[in-house]
Amino acid sequence: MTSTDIGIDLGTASILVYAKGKGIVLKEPSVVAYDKDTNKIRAVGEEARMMIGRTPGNIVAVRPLRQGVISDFEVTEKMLKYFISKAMGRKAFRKPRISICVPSGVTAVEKKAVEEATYQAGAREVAIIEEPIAAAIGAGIDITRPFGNMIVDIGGGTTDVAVISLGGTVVATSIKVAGDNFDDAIMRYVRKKHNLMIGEPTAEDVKVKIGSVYPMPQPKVMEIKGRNTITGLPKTVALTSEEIREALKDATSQIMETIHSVLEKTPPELAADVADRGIVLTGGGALLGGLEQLIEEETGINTVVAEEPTLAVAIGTGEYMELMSKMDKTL
Ligand SMILES: Nc1ncnc2c1ncn2[C@@H]1O[C@H](COP(=O)(O)OP(=O)(O)OP(=O)(O)O)[C@@H](O)[C@H]1O
Repeated sequence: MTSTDIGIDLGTASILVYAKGKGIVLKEPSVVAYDKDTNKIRAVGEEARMMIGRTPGNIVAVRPLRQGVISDFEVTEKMLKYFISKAMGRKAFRKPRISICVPSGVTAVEKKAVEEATYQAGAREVAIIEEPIAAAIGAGIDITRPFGNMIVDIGGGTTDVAVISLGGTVVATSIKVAGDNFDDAIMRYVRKKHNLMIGEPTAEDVKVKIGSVYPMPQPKVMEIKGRNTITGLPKTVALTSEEIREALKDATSQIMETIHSVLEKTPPELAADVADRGIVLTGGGALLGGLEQLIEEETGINTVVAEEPTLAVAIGTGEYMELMSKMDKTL
């Protein structure tokens, strides 16, 4: 593997690029701002994110991969090309081999299109990788051995639950309940309970700062500002982590049901391995307060959050090609 090989985590919330020997070289939100009239891209990544909700009529800022499905392919392609050339810089003498992880749930046609866009962006070889496999490698699990490992990757748009052995997924399910739904659920709860309208960034902030899905000995409190839905005037409300637990109940129980159903479908030998080796959580959603404890309590299986949950997919994608060529040699 040469130093020009890179791995890309094409996530619904953020894009990360990992270069062998350098680590994460780029991390930006998967947002594109473009001019509706001319179809020209005005900004990509962080710069475009700042424009969400603040653009004049003709400029739209979109998250083209929202909900784990490539909703706007043309924009995705442009965004991908922009990030690849930004990550490679001017010093790219040799075309890189690129491994790319797409959100699970994308169709075969969309995968093909991502592959094509990556070639067009200058790759000499492209490998499309399944998200749970990349997450497991990035979490430091040796997936090349014949042991069952369970990985729960909670991103922005999707939660992937998979049991992996010998470099492949044995049982896997993906649901469209993840970080974005947590934010939506908080917005709905606050509107219903407090007659307060808040935006997505505020809901995300609440989730990150005081969000918890497991009872806390000392619940946290946070003041939030929004618009009173009755008077239309600005209003401030103090929210507690207990209220957030209530707001996220439905979403977390859907994740729990998915974990249970994957465990039920797992062959007994591998299920026994999972019980011994534990469940590993990756993705930004894994950082939600108390999730680890909740999963551990409801499954009776030791659960840990990977060391760098938000980077795991990108790191695993970058290391995938080398790992697979080693595995081919030993088989
Ligand atoms: N400390 C935290 N607590 C709770 N949620 C968090 C925290 N940090 C990040 N998140 C959430 O993690 C989500 C993003 O995770 P991640 O970057 O893994 O997604 P992604 O890989 O882009 O998405 P996907 O895997 O669905 O394509 C967002 O919803 C974000 O709000």
